[in-house]
Amino acid sequence: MEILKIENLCKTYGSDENRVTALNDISFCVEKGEFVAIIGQSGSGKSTLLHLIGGVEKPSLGTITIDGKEIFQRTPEELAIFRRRQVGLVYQFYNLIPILNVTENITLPLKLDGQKVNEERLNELIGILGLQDRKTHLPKQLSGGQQQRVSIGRALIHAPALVLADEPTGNLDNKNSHDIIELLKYSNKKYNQTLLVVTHDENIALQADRILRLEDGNIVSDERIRK
Ligand SMILES: Nc1ncnc2c1ncn2[C@@H]1O[C@H](COP(=O)(O)OP(=O)(O)OP(=O)(O)O)[C@@H](O)[C@H]1O
Repeated sequence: MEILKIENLCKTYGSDENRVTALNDISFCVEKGEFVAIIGQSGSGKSTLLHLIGGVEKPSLGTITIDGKEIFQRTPEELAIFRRRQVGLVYQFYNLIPILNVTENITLPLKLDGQKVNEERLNELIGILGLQDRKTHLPKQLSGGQQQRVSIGRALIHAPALVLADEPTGNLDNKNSHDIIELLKYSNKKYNQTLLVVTHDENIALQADRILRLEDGNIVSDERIRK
């Protein structure tokens, strides 16, 4: 089943001599449960693509349809709810709230959404993240890998259909990078989540089902990985 359909997507920034075409007429589809790696040189448009799919920025032209609905056809309120419930965003810098502990950071999206915390799901998630004995620690009391696991927990607490990760291991050593990717892959399989990961790391890209390569805002290859 197709979950994401991108048609003729264009994004330009600035005007006149400062005009930059970040994405230049991109089209592709993603099936539910697919793990897609997005690779390409610096400035090729990878983060822009993720921001547009996550509804963080608006395209200049083109459409993004998720689960049969064009995301920018939604009202601003609907779009905010869609972003909170259907999309999990993971960044290179963990963006945790420094004064909230591990459990509070992970459950923040539920609180912002006025929803009750399902303790069973929370404990299961904290267990998967390997943070059982860090629940009341503050971000500054955690290692980089642990902080990234908290940010993944925050992205997954709503059980989103789509997980978008922008260089999620960009700040981590090999062992932690490996653990983070294993975690994202586990969640991708267990919850049949669709996972899009922007990465510079070829080893990570090769673990995906499919690799999209961007160059100067164009898709120059779209390869399925044979396993
Ligand atoms: N807010 C912005 N204003 C102006 N130009 C921008 C903005 N964001 C991105 N760009 C430009 O759009 C192009 C694509 O940027 P983008 O961040 O998507 O690339 P990227 O492939 O993710 O790069 P990197 O691997 O370095 O993170 C770049 O040329 C960049 O300078």
